[in-house]
Amino acid sequence: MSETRHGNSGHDADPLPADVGVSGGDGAGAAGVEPVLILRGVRKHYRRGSEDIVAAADVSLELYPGTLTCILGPSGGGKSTLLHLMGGMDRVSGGQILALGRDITRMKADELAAYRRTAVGFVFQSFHLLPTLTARENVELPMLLAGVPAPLRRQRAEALLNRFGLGDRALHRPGELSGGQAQRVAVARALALNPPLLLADEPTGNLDSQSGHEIMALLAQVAHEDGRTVVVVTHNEEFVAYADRVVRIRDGRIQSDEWRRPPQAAAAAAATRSPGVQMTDTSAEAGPAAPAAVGRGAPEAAAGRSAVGFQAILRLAASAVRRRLGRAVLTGSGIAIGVAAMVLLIGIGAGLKSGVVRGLATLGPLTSITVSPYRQTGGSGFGGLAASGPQTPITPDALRRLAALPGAKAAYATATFVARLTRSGTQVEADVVNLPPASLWHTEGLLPTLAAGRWPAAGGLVLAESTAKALLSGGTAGGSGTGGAGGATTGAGGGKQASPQSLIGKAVDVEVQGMTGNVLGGGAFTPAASMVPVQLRVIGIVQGTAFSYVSYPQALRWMETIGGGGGGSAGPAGGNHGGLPPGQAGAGRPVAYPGAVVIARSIDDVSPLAERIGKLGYGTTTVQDILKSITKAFAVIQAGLGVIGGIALVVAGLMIGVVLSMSVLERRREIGILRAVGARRRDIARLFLVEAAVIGAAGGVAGVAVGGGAGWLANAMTRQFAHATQALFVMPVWLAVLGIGFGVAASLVAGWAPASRAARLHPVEALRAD
Ligand SMILES: Nc1ncnc2c1ncn2[C@@H]1O[C@H](COP(=O)(O)OP(=O)(O)OP(=O)(O)O)[C@@H](O)[C@H]1O
Repeated sequence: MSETRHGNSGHDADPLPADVGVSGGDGAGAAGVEPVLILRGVRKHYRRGSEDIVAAADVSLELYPGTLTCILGPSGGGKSTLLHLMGGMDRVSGGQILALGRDITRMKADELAAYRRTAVGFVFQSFHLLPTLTARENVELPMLLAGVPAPLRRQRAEALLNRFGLGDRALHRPGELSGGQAQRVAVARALALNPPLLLADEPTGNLDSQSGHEIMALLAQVAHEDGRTVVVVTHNEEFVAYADRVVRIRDGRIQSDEWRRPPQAAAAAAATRSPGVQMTDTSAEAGPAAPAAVGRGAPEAAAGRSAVGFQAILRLAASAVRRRLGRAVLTGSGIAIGVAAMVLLIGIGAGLKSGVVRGLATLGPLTSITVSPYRQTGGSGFGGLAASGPQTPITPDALRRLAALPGAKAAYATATFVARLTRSGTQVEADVVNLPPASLWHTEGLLPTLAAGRWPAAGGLVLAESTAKALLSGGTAGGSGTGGAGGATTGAGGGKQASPQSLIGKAVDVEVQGMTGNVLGGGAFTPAASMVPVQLRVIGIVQGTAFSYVSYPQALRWMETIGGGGGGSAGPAGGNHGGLPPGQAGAGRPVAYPGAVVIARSIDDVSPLAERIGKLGYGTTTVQDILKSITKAFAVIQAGLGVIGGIALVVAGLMIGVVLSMSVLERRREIGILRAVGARRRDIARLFLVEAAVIGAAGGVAGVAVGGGAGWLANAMTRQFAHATQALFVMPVWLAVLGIGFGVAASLVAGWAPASRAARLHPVEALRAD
């Protein structure tokens, strides 16, 4: 008897214990065959408004292996309901269902999913194949969900298709198959995991008569040859001929139960086969091999903790994305736009910050205090930039007093000159600032770092790299030699762009047009009328700043020429450009410098010293102050920009949510199919979340690329048109990672609600969806 039992040791695929141990209730037990399925007093009620619909009323039935049982009855009689209850697709309202000895009415949702996956095969009236998968992929689906390795999946799917005469249709999609063929694929899928139970709900309902007969013959074969328990719901009396047993149902009750073939014969049929294991397919190995492999995953499944492989979910999600590529691209674009905006804005924030911080480094060491003739009128940090408030002139005397203040090490005048540089007929506007006096050059951090050339060279010119490039790039136009005042300049101006270094040692004419205080000191622009150009030799190139440098004595000469009048109007006539000794400007008027720098003895001296200088009526700015306020300002700017990008991302996320919600509605049937072949709720949720994550990741990558591209473009444009030396936009690795991470996170958050809605769908309802 044991060898006739379903689920004995020979049946590796069956995870459920087979010790049913129930004696026959309707006489069939006398045949010595134990029932695979026992229904005891099963009831099912539905509520429709206030109405109580009884779809199954006290149904008791035992179903045997090797038997094809037809359930017949009028529409609405409760046939499908009974089938769904047997297959664990729906819950009973009362009574008990024992399947292979286990009470499925008491199973938890996951156990029930495992039961459906491993013990039951479903065949539906409208085939319910996934239209975008090929026939073979459809057959592989339950195996994919059960974690059967790919080669075995394929081998078994092909064996089943061959068995049902569909070997040459394996790569066709359902739309390319006839109804009969599609239903045979559905039967093959139902048998993929070699289940002992095959439940078919009106499998011939959508078929013509001939195809209907073919399917019924096939189902009978599956019952008799494989020894499976096959239950077919139909209302077509024509097909009763294939049944071993006919159960008639009306109003949820069994009306009659008739054996058309003696149960013994069915039992004998079952006994001659090792149930569910032997496939009468052409491949002798395929049958036994596949169940064994399936069996490996099955014990886990029985325990209800079997996970649908993540790989399977990933594959399903990827195929879903591929199928609706247009929509996925659209949704991903939303994410991409949000991420791009965020990356661009944060990148610009970071670029500005690093540019300013780097620029600050060129302002001098932390011990330097920038002094302005204008007293600060409020605000902090950049207060010195405002050229307002009462003015205290920085005269040579005042400079000496500043240098003599307690805590001060030295003081020197500073100015920013707006100059026109000319070389080989090419003219370039440049901002030129002065170096400290040579006696202070050893003070750390005071001299800019040279990219090329070397210190020192009195009377020399250190060019900003961008200015050098501009001088060189104009060379093509300069060939005609308009105005080439410096006769010594020849060579490097040719058609091709030479490197900035090639300018070292070359002479450049510098014509000062006016001056202001230094960058931080601020101050009004004082124009200089008709200054005679000075020829200076280039001694070095600096990077990372837009300023070029001249020596202190040279700057002093210019300051005294322009500033001799005491600021305000244009300086004295151009004759004074040359070598007046410091402090003795033209017409005997005292010189006023536009700005100064006081170097403190130590960092600790900076604050008290700045205070003392302030008391003298000057404005002061320290690098320390600026660093602090800039860091604070940029934190705010960056956060603000990030928030704007974040809002874009939230909008994109909402878009994803809407699209996924629509997708859930659209794919209810697919969800139902997956549930029918054993996917758990959380597998469905995961499927949608993975799909969202895939779209989010792709959108994130695209967004990082687009944002990075836009940033690169912004850099190129500011370099081209604004001669910027600093990158406006930077994208550190963390920003790229953050962008992709946000893309994934936004879609996961947005996908959460639709995914859980999909997971909550009732399998039967889902399958009923159009
Ligand atoms: N989800 C549901 N909510 C409310 N009533 C339902 C639900 N499902 C089924 N019913 C009702 O239960 C009864 C039995 O339905 P069932 O589908 O099992 O009958 P059937 O015999 O399979 O009919 P048909 O041959 O038309 O498919 C019917 O009255 C039906 O309207």
